[in-house]
Amino acid sequence: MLTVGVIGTGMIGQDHLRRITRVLAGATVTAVTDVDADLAKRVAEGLPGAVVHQTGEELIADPAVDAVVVCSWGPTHEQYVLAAIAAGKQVFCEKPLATTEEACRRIVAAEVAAGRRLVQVGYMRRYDAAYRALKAAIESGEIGNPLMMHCAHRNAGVPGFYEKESIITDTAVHEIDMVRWMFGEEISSARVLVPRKNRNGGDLQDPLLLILQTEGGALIDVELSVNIRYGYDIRGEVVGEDGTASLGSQSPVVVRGGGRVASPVPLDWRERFARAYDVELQEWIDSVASGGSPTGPSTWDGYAAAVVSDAAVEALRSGSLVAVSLMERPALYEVVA
Ligand SMILES: NC(=O)C1=CN([C@@H]2O[C@H](COP(=O)(O)OP(=O)(O)OC[C@H]3O[C@@H](n4cnc5c(N)ncnc54)[C@H](O)[C@@H]3O)[C@@H](O)[C@H]2O)C=CC1
Ligand SMILES: O=C1[C@@H](O)[C@H](O)[C@@H](O)[C@H](O)[C@H]1O
Repeated sequence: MLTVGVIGTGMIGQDHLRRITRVLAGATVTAVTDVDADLAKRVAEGLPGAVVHQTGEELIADPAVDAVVVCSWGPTHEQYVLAAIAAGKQVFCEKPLATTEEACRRIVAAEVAAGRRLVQVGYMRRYDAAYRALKAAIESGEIGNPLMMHCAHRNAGVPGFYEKESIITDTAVHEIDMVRWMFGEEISSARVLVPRKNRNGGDLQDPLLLILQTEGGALIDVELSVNIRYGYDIRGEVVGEDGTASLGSQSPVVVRGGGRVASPVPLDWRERFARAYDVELQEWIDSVASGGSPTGPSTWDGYAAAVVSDAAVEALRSGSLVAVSLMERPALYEVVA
């Protein structure tokens, strides 16, 4: 049984604790921590046998913790991932790996020096049945060479820690990672177009239209609307030379009545990607429990997403196209996706 310590017991921390303890097999939670100590204590009450640590570093050093799950805010990820690598412990880090390119480079350097993969990043769309089917449809060759992709990433609202640039660094990073994986190519440039503002968004520039180009010339547009109230709606359509392929409808039911056709919309990511998170964490547990390396999104993927995310933030500020330049990929990360 893999013993796991969870840092950050907020929304996704609690959701992952629920799945590790009630849904998945092969792992048990032995420790939790949060800067909000009262919250950590309340959460631990539902976890028999789990201790509450004062700090993330203390949790990582705990001999009763084999592996670490980081679910704190993005800017705090680097310190915990580096501490886990230094302790030689496997770490599953929620996205983003870190919020800047420099921080991700430090994690790359530490993991390369350790000489083995110790980090997996929580880009769960790679485990979603609909995204996997879309990738399989492209790879079957039926629509010909993929040329473009239209995406929409819509949230009903955003969390309290959300800042002006979070629409890129916290939300669009999912499409940035997904596009690299879907097309099997790195992203070479980013630009951002700014429409008029949504009145629900306060000071945020919401929505945005992010345009990415891959090294092979494919163009991807991403509508980012993070205060659209009606629900959580994730869309994607790939346009190929001979046809198109789209994410299918996610709704379990369609009701026809009263002169309307209606189907429910998920409230947030917990509902839409519930099964993807289950598969993602189960595969991570299975791969690291026996002393192996994780097979999911790597430190390199987290780094590449951060570089594109930095470029998109710069594109938002400047209004110009910003080129993406990645460092040479270390041999530890031989396969892109
Ligand atoms: N893969 C996905 O779809 C999702 C990923 N996330 C990611 O998970 C992370 C957390 O997001 P949420 O749970 O929505 O936020 P949240 O605000 O609900 O929870 C974060 C928790 O981390 C704690 N925290 C902050 N700094 C800390 C530190 N230095 N040490 C220990 N605890 C600390 C906070 O007190 C809070 O309880 C973010 O990086 C976010 O991007 C969040 C939602 C979905
Ligand atoms: O990762 C997530 C959140 O942190 C982020 O704030 C949302 O915009 C995303 O849809 C969700 O998947």
